[in-house]
Amino acid sequence: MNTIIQVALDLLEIDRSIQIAKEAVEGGIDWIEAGTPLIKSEGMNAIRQLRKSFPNHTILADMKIADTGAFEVEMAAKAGADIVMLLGNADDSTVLDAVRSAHKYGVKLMADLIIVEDPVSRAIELELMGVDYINMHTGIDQQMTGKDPTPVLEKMTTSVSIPVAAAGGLDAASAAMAVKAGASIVIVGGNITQSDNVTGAAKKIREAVDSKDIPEIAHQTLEEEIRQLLSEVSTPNITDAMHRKGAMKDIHTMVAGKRMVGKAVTVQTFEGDWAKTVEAIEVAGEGDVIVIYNGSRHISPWGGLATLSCLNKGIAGVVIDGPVRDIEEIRAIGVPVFAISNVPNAGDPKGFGEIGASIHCGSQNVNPGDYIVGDDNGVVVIPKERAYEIARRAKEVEKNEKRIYEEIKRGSTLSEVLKLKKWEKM
Ligand SMILES: O=C(CO)[C@H](O)[C@H](O)COP(=O)(O)O
Repeated sequence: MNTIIQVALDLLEIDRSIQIAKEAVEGGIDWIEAGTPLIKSEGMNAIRQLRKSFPNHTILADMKIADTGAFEVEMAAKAGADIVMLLGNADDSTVLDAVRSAHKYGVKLMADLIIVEDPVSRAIELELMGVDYINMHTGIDQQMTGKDPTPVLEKMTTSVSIPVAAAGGLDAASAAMAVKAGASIVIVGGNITQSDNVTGAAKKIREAVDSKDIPEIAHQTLEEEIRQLLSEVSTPNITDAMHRKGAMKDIHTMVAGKRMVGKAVTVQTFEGDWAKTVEAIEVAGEGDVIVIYNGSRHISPWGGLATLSCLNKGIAGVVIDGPVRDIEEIRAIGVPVFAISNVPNAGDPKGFGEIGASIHCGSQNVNPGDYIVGDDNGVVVIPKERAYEIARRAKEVEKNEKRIYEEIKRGSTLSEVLKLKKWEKM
């Protein structure tokens, strides 16, 4: 049997969802899922509309049923769903009543194992209770912390005899891997629906899944992955991912067009005392960002000679809560430097202050090792403890914006695409 590809429509609007589903079907998608956010936003109308627009496609309603199993299955079935999703860790009484209701209304049940502790044992129980499909799923928030559904798949597909679906951040490569591990359904959300070329993204997944060719994936360390993700997104994407937090105040690029990503080497100094700021160049390694609190907006702790030294050491950039001087040299050298302003005068190298302290820079706390990203919009600081999660979430923001950009390019407006009026606070 050919692998089934299901597109998960996790959007808030039914009209955008239908358009995206049409483009995905053109790319070779088989089943269409009304995602949980869509159902919460539009109710059963989402399923009715999808049924109307796609009379010959299998429609799955991702109800994530946790209780009142029979009633919720009935609702989705009557709205036109062919398959209804319930939570795999719903109580057995809920599962059993959902199964009775599914039989009564002629629909199938899929169980989502998103937060099941022992998914294989639970899948065996679910099969015995009459569930038709298992969904080995890593939720979107779980993905942001680095979880992925594939490790358990092989064991799962050999432990149950009903079809197993895989879901959770799948792209062409991981979807092909899931199929190789025995999945007969792959559920893909963001990597299709957030693409600026939905049809192309769907085709890519179709080809990968059908050929079962698993592209070589270069193994990256966690730090390499964080750096790569952060280098692909903008500082606005990152502050969005941080709920509008993290941006440094009043600090701007001094070298337009230069981006930087790196880990902070912090320096606390006083009124242009440039001893510690320059000594930090010896402490910082390749790919680090020197972050300085200067304590004066008028006396510079940094200039062209220090910047040239950074170039020699492969330092990723410099951020100063204070001014710089030698601005022409700094621009010519090209190392990304971010500061409050530029002035002619420097302080003296007295040697007060500290390298590697917890500092304040641009009204943000910065600790050694925090990730610092700068571009023409400004500078953001990402606490090292949440760096992976925020990098992943920023990538999601970037992908989502690409699709919105594409829809505006087709003649819409931002307000129309986002249905701003509808979502204004009541
Ligand atoms: O059910 C879901 C979230 O709870 C999603 O539909 C599922 O995770 C697929 O989307 P993605 O590929 O973006 O992870």
